[in-house]
Amino acid sequence: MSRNVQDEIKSMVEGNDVLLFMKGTPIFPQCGFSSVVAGVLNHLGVEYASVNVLEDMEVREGIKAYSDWPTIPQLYVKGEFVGGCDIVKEMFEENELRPFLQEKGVLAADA
Ligand SMILES: N[C@@H](CCC(=O)N[C@@H](CS)C(=O)NCC(=O)O)C(=O)O
Repeated sequence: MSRNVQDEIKSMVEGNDVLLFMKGTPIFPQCGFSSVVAGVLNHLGVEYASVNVLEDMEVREGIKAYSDWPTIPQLYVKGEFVGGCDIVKEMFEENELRPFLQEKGVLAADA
C-alpha cells in the first residue's frame, strides 16, 4: 500500500498540541533556524514534540505542501500553523508568543 504522507502529517499535527517540524532535534539542532525556534520554546518552558525532517524526505517535502510554506522550521499549535523562525522570533521579541501560548492553553498562565 502506498504511503499517504499528508494523512500522516495531519495526524501528527492534530495529535500534538505543540509540534515543531525542524532539522535535527531540540537537543541537537542541525540548522540555525531550527535551533532558534527550539531555543525560544525551551526558554519559555513549553512542552512540545518535534519531528526531524532530515530523517524523512517525504515528510520534509510533505510539510511544505501541507502548510503551503516553503521552509523549515514550522511550528504548529493546536493544529494551526504559527510560522517559521522569523515569525516565532518576532512574536517572542514583541512579547506576543508567551501570551499566545497561554491563550491556546499550552503554557501555564503563571509561566
Ligand atoms: N526565513 C525562514 C528561514 C528558514 C529557511 O530558510 N529554511 C531553509 C533552510 S534550513 C529550508 O527549509 N529550505 C528548504 C529545505 O531545506 O527543505 C524562516 O523564517 O523560518
